[in-house]
Amino acid sequence: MKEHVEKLYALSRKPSRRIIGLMSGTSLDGLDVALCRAEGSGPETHLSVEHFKTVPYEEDFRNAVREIFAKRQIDFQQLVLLNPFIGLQHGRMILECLVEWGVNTSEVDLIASHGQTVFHAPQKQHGIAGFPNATLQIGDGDHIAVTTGIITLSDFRQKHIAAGGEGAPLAVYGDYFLFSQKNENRILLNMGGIANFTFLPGNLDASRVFTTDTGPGNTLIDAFARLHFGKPFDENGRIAASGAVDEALLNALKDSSFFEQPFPKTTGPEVFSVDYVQNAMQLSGRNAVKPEDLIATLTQFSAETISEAIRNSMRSGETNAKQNAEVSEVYASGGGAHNPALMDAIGRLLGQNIRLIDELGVAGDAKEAVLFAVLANEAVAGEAVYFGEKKGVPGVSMGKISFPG
Ligand SMILES: Nc1ncnc2c1ncn2[C@@H]1O[C@H](COP(=O)(O)OP(=O)(O)OP(=O)(O)O)[C@@H](O)[C@H]1O
Ligand SMILES: CC(=O)N[C@H]1[C@@H]2OC[C@@H](O2)[C@@H](O)[C@@H]1O[C@H](C)C(=O)O
Repeated sequence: MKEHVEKLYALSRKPSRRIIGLMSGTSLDGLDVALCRAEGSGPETHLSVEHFKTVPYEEDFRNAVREIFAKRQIDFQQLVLLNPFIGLQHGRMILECLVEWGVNTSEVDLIASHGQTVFHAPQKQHGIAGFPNATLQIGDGDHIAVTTGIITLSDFRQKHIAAGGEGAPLAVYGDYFLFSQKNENRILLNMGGIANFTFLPGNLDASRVFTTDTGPGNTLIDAFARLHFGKPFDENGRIAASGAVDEALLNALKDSSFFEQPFPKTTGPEVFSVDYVQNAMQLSGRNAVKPEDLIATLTQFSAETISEAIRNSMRSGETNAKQNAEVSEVYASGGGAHNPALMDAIGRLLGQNIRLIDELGVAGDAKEAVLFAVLANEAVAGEAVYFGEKKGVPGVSMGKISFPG
């Protein structure tokens, strides 16, 4: 119906838009819901977060997703059922948040839904000749639009792949628009299940922006905190602090082809899994490592691979950062920023104080949801931005449009 297209056209011309950004990451902790007010677009985007909440997932929901999450062999029906189910659940969670915040659905212009990643398979990882980079996020956008009555953009990663990327990291676009600062080189480090960073040059040159995943953030720490301690994660890094790093195991953990691949690159729990760690334990003959030493080692593994990716990408000229001559301030976000064992180790390895993204005006836990709101804002109101010819940051609009009726 043409009324929907006209509504979309009208909101693309509004001076500001109210957009709900949604993120449900690899940690499966819950749905991050950020109600944002966005003015302008591109490097002139001004965004404020009006409300933010992480709606925790019920254990049943989490287990249903875990049945198919990052697995090569699954019950196909479970995948098909979860696609609309997650869309419906996310739609209902949004409605609950709006009631809690006293905001009517008619006061929201757009929803930007990341969906739930269930499998990430860049070509370098699946290695199957003739098949492209691939990734799958479920939680159908039509179901969110119909449940909420709000125009919904979803499935952002496919266009990135179609335009030559690996479908991730997408944070780079919003990072550049919201957090670039003249005369300060910045590294925005996000530590969710998987860790990634964006380099933002202080000369604001979009073609020098750089982004990559670095490997595990919290995913392995979480998996073994669950297995050995019955806890969802290592709260405040206490378990890691009580253990000692096992060097032989650490070396075996670092011996993966992912770390040899050139930048930029992406990965997921498909690679960095319980099996991955158990394999490293076997290869290093460290099967009997104490649980607290294992958590300390996994924390150090994340810290070292994060800091080495930052160092090496700078050195290799990916960022044109002139062989380390230019210092960057590092701002952390994501759940890993709450883990002092991880933060301190990265600070020590990089030899600098790691700051929090919160200093730049957006709460670290809300950042990824906010960045999807920025992508939706760009899709409806942005102009083309040229990020240069290098891989990983194609200048394309992203998100598929679902109308509510
Ligand atoms: N107080 C804390 N101490 C230690 N770790 C914490 C704390 N709070 C959160 N975390 C970690 O952060 C994780 C959640 O992080 P986050 O929500 O950023 O991940 P995500 O968005 O699911 O992942 P991704 O960015 O990979 O998609 C938890 O699973 C836990 O490992
Ligand atoms: C395929 C996928 O969902 N990747 C996530 C994941 O979580 C962190 C890292 O791996 C990053 O590449 C990405 O998410 C963020 C939001 C991104 O695209 O920037």
